[in-house]
Amino acid sequence: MTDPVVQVENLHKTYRGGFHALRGVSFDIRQGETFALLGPNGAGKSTAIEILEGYRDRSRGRVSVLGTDPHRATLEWRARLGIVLQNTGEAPSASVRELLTHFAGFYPRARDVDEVIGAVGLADKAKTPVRRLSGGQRRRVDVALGIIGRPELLFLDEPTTGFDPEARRQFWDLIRGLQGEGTTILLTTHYLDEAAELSQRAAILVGGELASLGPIDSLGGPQSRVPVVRWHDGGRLREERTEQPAELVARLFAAEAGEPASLEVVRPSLEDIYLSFLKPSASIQTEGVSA
Ligand SMILES: Nc1ncnc2c1ncn2[C@@H]1O[C@H](COP(=O)(O)OP(=O)(O)OP(=O)(O)O)[C@@H](O)[C@H]1O
Repeated sequence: MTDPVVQVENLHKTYRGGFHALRGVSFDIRQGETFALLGPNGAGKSTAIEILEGYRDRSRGRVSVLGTDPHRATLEWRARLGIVLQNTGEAPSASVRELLTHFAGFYPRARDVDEVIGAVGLADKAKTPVRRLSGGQRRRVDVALGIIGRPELLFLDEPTTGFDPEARRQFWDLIRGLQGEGTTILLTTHYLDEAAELSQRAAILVGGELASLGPIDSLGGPQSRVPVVRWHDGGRLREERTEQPAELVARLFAAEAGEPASLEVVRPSLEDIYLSFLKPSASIQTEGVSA
């Protein structure tokens, strides 16, 4: 098995002024994997990503990205990364094609500019100055800039914020294409459906600590995925978690001699599981093990 593309071990970051933004975070990202870093505002996601990109110093811990400590970043190493930042600066007056052609010149294995413009759905805007694009269209330019250099590792920091639903679906198709080519991706997003759709594994960061780490479809452990049966009993909402919802519904049906009022069977979504980690009582759980 090849070495992980990203290795993070006991990462700490204390900002000047003493704020402890990362408190001993450890995870790996494997070759060709899409890994989602999830967590509420202020959890430490961007801090972690900026450290991995070599744009921010860490306070403590070990970090390796494509076999290099980002602290010792070289231009060659940078050319192997693609970065879509959360906030991009002022939009330039150059056209979409001019801007991408300019940036393609920095990379030894750049993709074809028009192919990238088509992939992000901006073919009819190729000649338009970037500053005249809508917010969502500019975000697509950011994504295009992130992939123009054919990166081995792509950082996507909330890439679809501001996209309309159709553009998000197109973006997902684009990411699937990159996955098919073997690109390793680190994704942060507040859209849990996006994380579930695109990533194989995920980590949930809460207050600078990993609250959960593991395959996206077993995050939170089997217990958190047990279906919930809800119904009204004499006007009172009742709720029961059970592995055998059909059996419970059959019992309720027999007991009430008919349809229980407002009956529903809900399987917790990734969003429900994610939200359960934000409750003050939530415990730390990594790769299916509670700690
Ligand atoms: N330069 C800085 N100096 C001091 N504190 C900072 C600095 N940058 C970030 N922080 C603090 O560190 C914490 C983590 O911030 P970070 O931007 O990493 O969170 P995030 O998980 O990316 O949030 P969001 O989802 O809002 O992007 C926040 O409480 C933030 O206020």
